[in-house]
Amino acid sequence: MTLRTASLSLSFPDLPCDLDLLPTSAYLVGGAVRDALLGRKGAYVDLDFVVPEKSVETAQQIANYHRAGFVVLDEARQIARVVFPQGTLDFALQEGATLDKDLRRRDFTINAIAYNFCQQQAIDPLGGIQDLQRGIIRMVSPENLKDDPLRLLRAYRQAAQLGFQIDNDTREQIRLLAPLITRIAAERVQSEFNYILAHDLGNKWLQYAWEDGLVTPWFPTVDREKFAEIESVAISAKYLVNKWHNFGENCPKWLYLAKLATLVTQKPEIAESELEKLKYSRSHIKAVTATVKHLLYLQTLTSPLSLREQYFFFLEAKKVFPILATRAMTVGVDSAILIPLIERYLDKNDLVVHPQQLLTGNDLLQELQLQPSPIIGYLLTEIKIAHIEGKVSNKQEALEFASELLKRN
Ligand SMILES: Nc1ccn([C@@H]2O[C@H](COP(=O)(O)OP(=O)(O)OP(=O)(O)O)[C@@H](O)[C@H]2O)c(=O)n1
Repeated sequence: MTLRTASLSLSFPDLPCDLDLLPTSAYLVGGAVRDALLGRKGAYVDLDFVVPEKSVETAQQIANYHRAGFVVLDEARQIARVVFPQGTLDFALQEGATLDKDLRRRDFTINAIAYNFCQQQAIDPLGGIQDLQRGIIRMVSPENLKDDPLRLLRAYRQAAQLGFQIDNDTREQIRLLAPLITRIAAERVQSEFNYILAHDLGNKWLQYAWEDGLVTPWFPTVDREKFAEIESVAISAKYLVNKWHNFGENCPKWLYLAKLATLVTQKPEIAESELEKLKYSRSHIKAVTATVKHLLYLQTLTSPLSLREQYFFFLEAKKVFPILATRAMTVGVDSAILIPLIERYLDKNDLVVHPQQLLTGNDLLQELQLQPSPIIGYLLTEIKIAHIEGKVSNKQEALEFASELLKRN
């Protein structure tokens, strides 16, 4: 067995515990080694160890010693987790007879480096360190990509996250194997798309993934123009946040949803089925489809909305407004229509967005001697709109307005 080894004292400043109880045969593997070599630090530490035997017992001992949480993640494969507030340590049985075999089963060379804390030594059988230095994502082998086709998409996600390039032969293999992506559980695919969409460099890599055949099975109407549009979504979001500083609350989340709303078919019912196929949560599906629907409405407008129309618009669109405004700005909804809506949305005292209730349904029943019926709801709505329009401003005026309305109908 030839292993290229390197004496490296990697620094792990954020370790959630001291590693005194770590068996000498334990190796840190995967993303933590890669990120330490790159000097990347995460807010949360997620360390994966492989051991030749007793993975569950090792995790249990470390958890007991530190009074940390302990959970068996996979009984059959003997994977167990130690949980600290600052991070987790996972222990897995080495796959294959040797560490070398384990590393050779992994996805990319940069993820196939192991590090031994006791010997302060890195084991790098596939030249992962060199690829890290060059910024290259290189498959371990085409067979490994076939073994778990999610790896096809992981390449683009990791390229975006690390600012790396995908090696040419690897990309060629990915193109050949792209149809296999449909065999992967939707939740796993969704998670990769989420990472890509959320990342600043994600759009470029999403486009490459699309060119290589990994996006169309999930988002069939995507074409080249979509990527220019996603780029503009990010620019619109930046503009909105710069111009109206309080617009930016929870910006990463709505920017990501605005990108997702750009990617789906621009027909609300079909968009819903696309997102369901990828097992998105109900709240994400609702936000995206509502955005698509309200955007279609804004695009049909030729003049600014009346106060009444704005009331009904915000009644439905308030929850998704930042996502919608970003999309609307991107597709060029007339600013005479859009800007007043944005300004209203940002005004916490605006009556159109936050209508007040001058009286309750019970007030109407008692004061106007009415029976419960849908008319009560109608009157309450009309009173709110009259308040917005400045026609009424207190309970007495509201009652008079309601009884006038009843007489007229
Ligand atoms: N489909 C996969 C998933 C993971 N791995 C291997 O398992 C390690 C840990 O996987 P994971 O925690 O999912 O990803 P990381 O590489 O750690 O990266 P990140 O934390 O950014 O997701 C990877 O580095 C890689 O060696 C793999 O070979 N194939």
